[in-house]
Amino acid sequence: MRDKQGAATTDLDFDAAHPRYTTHVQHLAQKPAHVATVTFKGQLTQFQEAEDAISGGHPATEAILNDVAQILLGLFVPWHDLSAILSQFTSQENIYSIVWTIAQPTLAPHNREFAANIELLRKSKEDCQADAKLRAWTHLDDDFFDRQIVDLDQGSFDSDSDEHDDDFQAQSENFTAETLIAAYHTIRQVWSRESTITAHRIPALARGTTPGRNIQHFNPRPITIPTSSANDILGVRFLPPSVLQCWERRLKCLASTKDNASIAEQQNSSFQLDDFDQDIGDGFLQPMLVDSDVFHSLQDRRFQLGENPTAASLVSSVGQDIPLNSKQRLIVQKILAEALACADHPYDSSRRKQLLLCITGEGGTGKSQIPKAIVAAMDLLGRKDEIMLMAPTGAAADTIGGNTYHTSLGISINRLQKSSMGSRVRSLWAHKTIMFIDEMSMMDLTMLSVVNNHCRIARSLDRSSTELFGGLPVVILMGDFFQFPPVRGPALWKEPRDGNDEDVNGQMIWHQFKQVIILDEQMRQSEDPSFHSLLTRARRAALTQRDVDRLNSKAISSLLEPRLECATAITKLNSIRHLINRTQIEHFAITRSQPICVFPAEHSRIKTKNATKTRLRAEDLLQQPDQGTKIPFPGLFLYTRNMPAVILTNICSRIGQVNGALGTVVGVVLDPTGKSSFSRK
Ligand SMILES: Nc1ncnc2c1ncn2[C@@H]1O[C@H](COP(=O)(O)OP(=O)(O)OP(=O)(O)O)[C@@H](O)[C@H]1O
Repeated sequence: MRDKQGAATTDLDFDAAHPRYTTHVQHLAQKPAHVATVTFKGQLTQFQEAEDAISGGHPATEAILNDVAQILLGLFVPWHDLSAILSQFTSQENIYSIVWTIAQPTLAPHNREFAANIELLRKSKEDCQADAKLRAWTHLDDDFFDRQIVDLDQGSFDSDSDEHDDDFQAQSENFTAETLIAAYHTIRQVWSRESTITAHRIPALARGTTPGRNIQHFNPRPITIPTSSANDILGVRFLPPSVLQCWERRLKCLASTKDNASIAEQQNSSFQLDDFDQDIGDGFLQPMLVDSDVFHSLQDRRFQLGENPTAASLVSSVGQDIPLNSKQRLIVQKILAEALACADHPYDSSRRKQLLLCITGEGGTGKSQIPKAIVAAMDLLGRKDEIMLMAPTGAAADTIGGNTYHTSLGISINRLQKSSMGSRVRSLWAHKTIMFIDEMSMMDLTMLSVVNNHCRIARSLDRSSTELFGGLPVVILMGDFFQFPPVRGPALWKEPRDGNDEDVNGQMIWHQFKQVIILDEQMRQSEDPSFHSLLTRARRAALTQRDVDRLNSKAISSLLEPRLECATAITKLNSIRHLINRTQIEHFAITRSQPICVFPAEHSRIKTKNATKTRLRAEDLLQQPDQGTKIPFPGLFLYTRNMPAVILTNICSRIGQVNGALGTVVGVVLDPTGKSSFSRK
């Protein structure tokens, strides 16, 4: 501060309401010599004397902490932000400590530094030095980021890496509402940092994000579920244990198949958990919603078809509901003819020739229509259970109403071959006639061989048998090799890896698929021929400059464009996926003026090898976004009502709750019997 008369141009005026506005100005320190030490007169708290009377330190009694917190709130938090929060805790004795715990993490890092320095005023020089060292150590990361953000190794910002799995140590899990909120604010800053780094790579993502906001009365706070009137709006509620038990029973019922008794045996002894086979207790997917209209129409159709329908009459019948073009009709008819032919002797391979068929064609030519029509036709014959629908991923399986082949055949992620199979899987496979494998482009040579072996075991053929797929009468591979390739291993059309016998076997099996039908009538883009021709050129790697310009004209400049609200995005990294998810959920909530609930969520289907590392500090917990189902510890679940969501693990195949299934979150039901680590006051 200096006299106004001697003010330099770099000096700043006080606020007009300041008592010294007319006489003084604020003088900014330009060099180290200008920096003066602030001295403090008097006592920081009214308990100072009591504190000094205790030898050897600074007791952190609740009263002292509360007193210091009051000062810090006065110094660092604007009153209009504070009053609403204080009013919520008026009944608490240590009200200022509580509110400071909430407010402190929301401050900018330099203000938190200042606040820590204020607290130092009640300490001895030695204590201050020790504290300073400690803080320098703990704040290293923040400083590093603030000053050197551009130097960050962006490659290291890849939450897809598993490397930090081992860093987590067991810590106390008894955190309070305040520590959770404090941790949330800290994490919010980490998120901002991630956003900044990601924005370096993808500028459009920068425009979608909002910086962390200062604390306000409506900012994060715990909800007392049983009493909160806001719950109707939030869609968060407790239900009586009896209701939940009823749901659980019904879900378990759906998840089990005909052979309930063997499920326990399967779970105890058989397959290893992996990304794909977590619902190994499930059977295969069957439509559940059969209302009486549908039932009657099925009966009518069966009646119209008579006792011995032909493949052609079946096609005509299903064609009334499932549109089929001429090529699709031919394929469906061919498959049905095969199924009808083996109706009397389905499992006697000496009396028929196995149909190994490959159906391909660019995206949108109606490949998925084929299994739909076959399922409907077999339903008319009362033989729907004879179809097996499989795909490499949960999402792909869900679109055809099937299961992953890992689930259907009990294949573990490391593809260990099994010499025997549980009775449930065997009984499931014993009466199958038709097997579809969709998205064959994602299947590698070894997987084809593994599927073949598992089918053989499931259908109880001995190892010396030369029958493919356990002698299943009809096996159909569907897909488009221009689409996704296998995650690992060579695609079916590629050469086997050197010295890999499974690949070689897979190739041998692939070469047996000699009947190939290519669908070529575009059904998806039938009303947009110019986009279709662009896609055709892209497929041939023959895009023109006009095509490129057209595609570039579609590039988004912000994630928040209305048309992107429920769009599905494909990202290369989990870190970007999390950023988009956070941005969109925030935007979704803001545009509907509804709050976001943050739940520390525990994964009930954890796959960690080391169970002792499943507990975390609150901050670690909140910092961890999910990493698919691989996450070996609790994660963070952000929820706002009616948000779009994707299931990341197989929960119950029968009702389509599989990895990759899309849906809307309409509410959250809390388990009243669940263990809570959240202390309610
Ligand atoms: N014969 C048809 N008549 C009318 N619409 C059809 C017909 N066949 C398919 N469709 C429609 O065309 C769209 C694309 O069909 P489908 O998803 O079966 O193609 P696909 O070849 O499986 O595509 P992808 O390879 O991308 O999975 C769907 O909306 C489907 O309902």
